Amino acid sequence: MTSPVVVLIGPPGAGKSTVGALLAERLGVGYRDTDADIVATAGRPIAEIFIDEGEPHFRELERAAVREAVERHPGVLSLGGGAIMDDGTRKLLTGLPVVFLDVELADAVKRVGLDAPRPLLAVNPRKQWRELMEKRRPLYTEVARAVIATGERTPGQVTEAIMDALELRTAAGDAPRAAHREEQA
Ligand SMILES: Nc1ncnc2c1ncn2[C@@H]1O[C@H](COP(=O)(O)OP(=O)(O)O)[C@@H](O)[C@H]1O
Ligand SMILES: O=C(O)C1=C[C@@H](OP(=O)(O)O)[C@@H](O)[C@H](O)C1
Ligand SMILES: [Mg+2]
Repeated sequence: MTSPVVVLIGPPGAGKSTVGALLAERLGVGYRDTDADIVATAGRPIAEIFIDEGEPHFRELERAAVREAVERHPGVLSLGGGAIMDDGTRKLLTGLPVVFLDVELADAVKRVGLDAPRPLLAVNPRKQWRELMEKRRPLYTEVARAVIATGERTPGQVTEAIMDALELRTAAGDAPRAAHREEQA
């Protein structure tokens, strides 16, 4: 059993998927995103799973995807924004290097407005986003080892901030401890 070198959490539009991929590249480790895992396993897009089988079914698939990745993936792992609502998932994250990517409503809405539709934000996205963030913020904060504000940062700058916060650099700067940890796994 091996666990991720970084787990990214936060609301939709925080940049978890974008930054996760960049960070993995920067650290020279693998990247996984539980949303992508769910889509691959189910063989259909997330919006379709929500519409046809409902959110509870999606959450079951998500719980299984997070468990599998947390137990087996040694690289960078990005979760879907709602994954931390599950008690079991929060327990699984205990002790892991979890980073909460924070973002304000205005930036998040600008970002997700430009991206593929997210079923929870399909109608009245500003209101939906604000309400889900109110419920989730305490849980994101509870499980996070570091909180990074993403509003004024590019994805590259967020990546740097995560590496600084988790001290994922050696003195050489570009030979990350992450790669060393993966070798040991
Ligand atoms: N720091 C950032 N600044 C500007 N745009 C960003 C930033 N991070 C992500 N984005 C953009 O926001 C959108 C949503 O990003 P994504 O990584 O899918 O977020 P999440 O996985 O947290 O929902 C994408 O179009 C992405 O390019
Ligand atoms: O916040 C949520 O409940 C969700 C966020 C999405 O992922 P991102 O946070 O990567 O957008 C995706 O898992 C699904 O649409 C539900
Ligand atoms: Mg994502």
